[in-house]
Order: sequence, then structure tokens, then C-alpha cells
Amino acid sequence: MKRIAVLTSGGDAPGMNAAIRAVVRCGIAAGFEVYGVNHGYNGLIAGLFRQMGPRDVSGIIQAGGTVLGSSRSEEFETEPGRERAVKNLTGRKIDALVVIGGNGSQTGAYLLNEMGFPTVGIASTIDNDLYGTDQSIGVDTALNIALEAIDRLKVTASSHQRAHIVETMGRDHGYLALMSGIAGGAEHIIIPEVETTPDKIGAVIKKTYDSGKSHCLIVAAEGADWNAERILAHFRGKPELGFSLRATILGHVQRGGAPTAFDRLLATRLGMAAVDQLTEGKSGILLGLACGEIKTIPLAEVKNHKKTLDLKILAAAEKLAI
Ligand SMILES: Nc1ncnc2c1ncn2[C@@H]1O[C@H](COP(=O)(O)OP(=O)(O)O)[C@@H](O)[C@H]1O
Ligand SMILES: O=P(O)(O)OC[C@H]1O[C@](O)(COP(=O)(O)O)[C@@H](O)[C@@H]1O
Ligand SMILES: [Mg+2]
Repeated sequence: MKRIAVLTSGGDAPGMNAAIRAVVRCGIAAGFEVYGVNHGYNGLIAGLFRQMGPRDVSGIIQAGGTVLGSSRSEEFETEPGRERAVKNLTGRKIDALVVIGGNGSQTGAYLLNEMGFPTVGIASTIDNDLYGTDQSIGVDTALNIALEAIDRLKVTASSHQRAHIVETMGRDHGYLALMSGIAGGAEHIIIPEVETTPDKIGAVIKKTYDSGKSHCLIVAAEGADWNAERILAHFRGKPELGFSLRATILGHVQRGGAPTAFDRLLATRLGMAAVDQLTEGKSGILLGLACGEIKTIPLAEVKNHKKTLDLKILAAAEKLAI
């Protein structure tokens, strides 16, 4: 194997740059020529390749986002799109591809590998919804950004005797909401995995008010049926809750931060491991974290499983909030 390529795909995640850097530098150290693909799968289809040297990844370990750019590519979801992608790879005599991305991207990586093009994945998404890894690149940073926002919002909620809803990202997965809620000492956490009703939410707010607290901080996942907008609309103009209500949707703010030490280290370890696997001629696998160790798991297995959330800690959240 002589030439490898690397791309970032799906939502950008803080730490992607550290992973690119590790793939480029360790790849070169292992004797490969390394190519970067700009703009994810769209760039793969359009042929946006460039050879990368050690200096092309200088000064990026501390930067959020991805220097290669990313995309959501509808064309790659079609067979002709993927065929064009493989043609571009083989046309440049590239022997293997590293895909840094989340669950959608790794399904794409699986399909490329099935088409006979050796592909390995690196787990990267702020949502932590990718099966096969305890934690993905970007999760720790996003969590810390959400936490900082929660801490700030709690202060103003307290000053004004308000209930404040903070909405986190995560698609249909509640990890970011659950963990930032626990770490932020939220009075209530609403996630897609657990059904709720406006009556339950109202009861928590009223109970919190009656307990003498000066605020009620609610963290709601964007994918929950009762997200910030819906809760706000439902309770608008209802003084019987005690607290008046405000809401903040954190949105893309959670994705844009400089990566934490944890994410830089995880990304570096995963990038190094991806190169090691390619050196050994392995492909069709995802590099992820299991019990603190870097592990491989077949992409086929990743694609066929949905990551579940351990809900034990949610029950504890209620006790912690009394
Ligand atoms: N089922 C699929 N088949 C082929 N390609 C896919 C599939 N799902 C996602 N992809 C590709 O991966 C890209 C990124 O996936 P997406 O779900 O948006 O982000 P993430 O990888 O971060 O979860 C998509 O835009 C698409 O090009
Ligand atoms: O940036 P976009 O395209 O608006 O997408 C927003 C989505 O991307 C995410 O930030 C990350 O999701 P992915 O890792 O699946 O790309 C989600 O939490 C959010 O729902
Ligand atoms: Mg995803």
C-alpha cells in the first residue's frame, strides 16, 4: 500500500483537525503518500484531492472545525455517486481511505469498503450516537460548551426567579442533554429516549418553585418531542407554574469550539491507530474508544446497530435536583 486519502464528513466536530494531523503525519512516517479530500463525500465525487505534507497540518491541533471542510452529500447516497467516488480514488492510485465522521459517514464508509475500496472509519460526531465507540471525537468539547452555557443561564434564571429551558443538539439521541444536564445540576432533563407530557414538565417546574429554589433549569434535547420551542409555546402566559419561562437554543454554538485536551488526545490516538491498521492491511473497520482503549469494530456491525443510552443516571438526576 502506497497512497492513502483522508476526509471529514457530516457535522464538523472539534478534534477533527487533530485526527487529520495524526493521519497525515503518522501516515507519512509509515511511508505512505497522504492525500486530503476537501468537503467530505461531495469532494470525493468532485475529485477535490490534494497531497498533504507535514507542514500542511501545522498549527491545527488546537483549532475547531475541519481544515479539509465537510459536507452532507445527497449524491453520495446514490449508487452512481459512490461509483464516481471510487473511480476518483482508483484513478489517483489511492489504495485506502480514512473517513472521519459520525453514523451517516460510517455507513458510507461501509458501502465504499463493500464496493471493494479499502476504507477505515474514525468515530467523530458531537452527538455520541455512533455505535461501536464509548465516545466520539467532539463530544467532550460540545459537552463543555453546553455546560458553560448552562452555568451562565442558571445565574440569570436565579436572579429573575425564572425557569429556563436550554436546548442541546444530538438529533434523536439524548446523550448531550443528559450529560450536560447532570453536570450542570439541572432540575429536569428531557430526552428523546423517555416520553414525557406537558403535565409532567409543569409539575416539575411547580414543585421546584414550591421547594424554595430560585430557578428551575431544564435541559431538553433537540430531538425530544417536547423541545424548547414546544414547551415555551405550551406554557406561555400560564402564571400558575410560579416561575416565568425563558428558553435558549444552543444550536451550532456547541460545534464550534476549540477542542478540549480529551478530544485532541482521542483524535490523535484514533488517527494513529487508523494508520497502524492500514499498515497491517486492515480495512472495513471503525476505530473507536472502549473502556479507555482504542479498539476496532467491523463497519458492518456499526451500520447494523443503534447506540443506546444508559438511562440509570437519569433517575439519579431527579434525586440530585431535590
Ligand atoms: N445510508 C447512507 N448511505 C450512503 N451514504 C450515507 C448514508 N447515510 C449518510 N451517508 C453519507 O454520509 C454523509 C454524512 O452523514 P450525516 O448523517 O449527515 O453525518 P454524520 O456522519 O456526522 O452522522 C451524508 O451526507 C451522506 O453523504
Ligand atoms: O449542521 P446541520 O446540517 O444544520 O445539522 C445539525 C445537526 O448536526 C449535528 O450537530 C451533528 O450531527 P452529525 O454528527 O450526525 O452530523 C446534530 O446534533 C444536529 O442535529
Ligand atoms: Mg450523525
